[in-house]
Amino acid sequence: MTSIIPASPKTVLQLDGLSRRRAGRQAVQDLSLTLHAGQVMGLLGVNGAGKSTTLSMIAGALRPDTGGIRLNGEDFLEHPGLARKHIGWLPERAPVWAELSVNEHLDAHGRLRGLHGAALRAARTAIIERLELQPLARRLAGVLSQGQRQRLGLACALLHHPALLVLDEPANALDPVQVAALRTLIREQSAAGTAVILSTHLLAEVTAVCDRVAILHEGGLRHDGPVHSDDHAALERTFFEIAMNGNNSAARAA
Ligand SMILES: Nc1ncnc2c1ncn2[C@@H]1O[C@H](COP(=O)(O)OP(=O)(O)OP(=O)(O)O)[C@@H](O)[C@H]1O
Repeated sequence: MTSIIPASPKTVLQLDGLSRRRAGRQAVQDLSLTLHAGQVMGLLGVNGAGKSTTLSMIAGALRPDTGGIRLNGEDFLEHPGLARKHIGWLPERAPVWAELSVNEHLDAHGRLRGLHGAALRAARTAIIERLELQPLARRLAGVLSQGQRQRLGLACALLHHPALLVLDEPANALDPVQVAALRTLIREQSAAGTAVILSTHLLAEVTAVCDRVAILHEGGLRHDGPVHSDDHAALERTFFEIAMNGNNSAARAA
């Protein structure tokens, strides 16, 4: 017999009162939110709003001063190894080692995440095909263009099928064809149940692929709501109201 009660969505990420100071300033303040499997959340905010600091804490690269993070229900700060296993992170500037080839990058990332032997080779082949990196597979990262490096960073983030994909300005340096391909990739990840957080300055990216948007201002969460793909103007109004005034009275009035 099938149940008529819909299954409750699986919580992948839970932030509870996250705060972090940087260079004497409050970079992120009392940030709480929950992200479910398959959700794609855009993270917006003006320069210095705290987006990268937030993503670095979620990816385990920066420890919060206070607050908690739970990943798949487990205390992430108590078990930092969870990040490697369950998170794929594309930082704002994807780190590459100039003297390693694309294949060697993927092998190194895979090993760090517990992939070895045939499983590693299969994962590497699949992601190289998916991101159409075959012509670049043997090339050294040092000779890749910025956009090609960005695709390598994406491949490293996706290699181990993470439960949570954290993308910091992933469309940086991508040409329009690659931006369209990135949108398709994000939708695919979401359909497969991966939760995605996407920090960007491009409001159109949020309208195109996100079902939810969070807006930070001076480190605080000022808006968290659904995205309506047919109403880009509503997102623009909310964003600019917060950017100019620090609050979202426009959104409340709508
Ligand atoms: N490496 C760092 N050392 C010291 N302070 C930092 C560092 N990185 C960021 N900050 C500070 O933390 C605050 C938040 O910056 P953050 O990079 O998180 O914002 P952002 O929203 O990602 O900005 P942008 O859109 O410009 O990338 C800012 O006041 C910034 O000056």
